[in-house]
Amino acid sequence: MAATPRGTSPVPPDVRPRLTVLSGPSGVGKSTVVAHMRKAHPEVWLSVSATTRKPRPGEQDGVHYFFVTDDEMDKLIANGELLEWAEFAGNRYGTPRAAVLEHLESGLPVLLEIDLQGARQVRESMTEAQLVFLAPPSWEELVRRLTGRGTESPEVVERRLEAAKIELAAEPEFDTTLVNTSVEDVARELLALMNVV
Ligand SMILES: Nc1nc2c(ncn2[C@@H]2O[C@H](COP(=O)(O)OP(=O)(O)O)[C@@H](O)[C@H]2O)c(=O)[nH]1
Ligand SMILES: Nc1ncnc2c1ncn2[C@@H]1O[C@H](COP(=O)(O)OP(=O)(O)O)[C@@H](O)[C@H]1O
Repeated sequence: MAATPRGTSPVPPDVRPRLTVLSGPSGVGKSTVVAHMRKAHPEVWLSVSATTRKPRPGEQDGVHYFFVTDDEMDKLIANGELLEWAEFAGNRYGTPRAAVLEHLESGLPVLLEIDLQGARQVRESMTEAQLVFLAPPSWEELVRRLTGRGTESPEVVERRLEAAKIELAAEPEFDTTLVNTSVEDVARELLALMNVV
């Protein structure tokens, strides 16, 4: 099955917003799709979030995330430096505000890969943003991908699957849904939604 846009954006194609939010349950393939898309289109700017989560093997500070302590996250929040932030499965994550605004100002397409709570906050504060939901082909496939990635303990996988149920139920809140059957198809669809191709 190809990536299937299931919603209709309320914004006409010629004035599509340049700020795009990509959300979806842990393990659905967000990072994979975004990496694939940016290989062909490095001009798409991906916000690097701050997180209190510990780095996975291979994750680099300042590239995949800014890995911060709880105290540092407290300060970022208190100083209003985050466009949005949320607690997800026991860790906090937030989008540094200044870099997003600078890149939007420079005219580049900007992408945020954030959770449902963050997407809701962006919808309130940046009304021009388009919200895209990445859905799994099935629940069984989501479980397979999340466990197959092998980066989380069984307890953490369980916690993320609990969050996934809530996230999947919120799909109708999004402007568009893409089903991640094929990484190539979804990457192409996302680029088109962002007016990049
Ligand atoms: N609200 C919010 N969520 C974020 C941010 N950065 C990442 N996330 C989300 O936090 C969740 C967990 O991310 P992560 O620990 O990297 O796990 P993964 O998405 O399964 O690879 C995912 O839904 C991410 O999209 C952020 O800055 N703000
Ligand atoms: N379309 C797809 N078909 C099969 N496996 C996929 C697909 N997209 C991603 N995956 C795999 O699923 C796992 C989770 O993907 P990842 O990008 O880490 O998800 P997320 O960033 O949403 O948590 C990875 O092992 C990845 O290789």
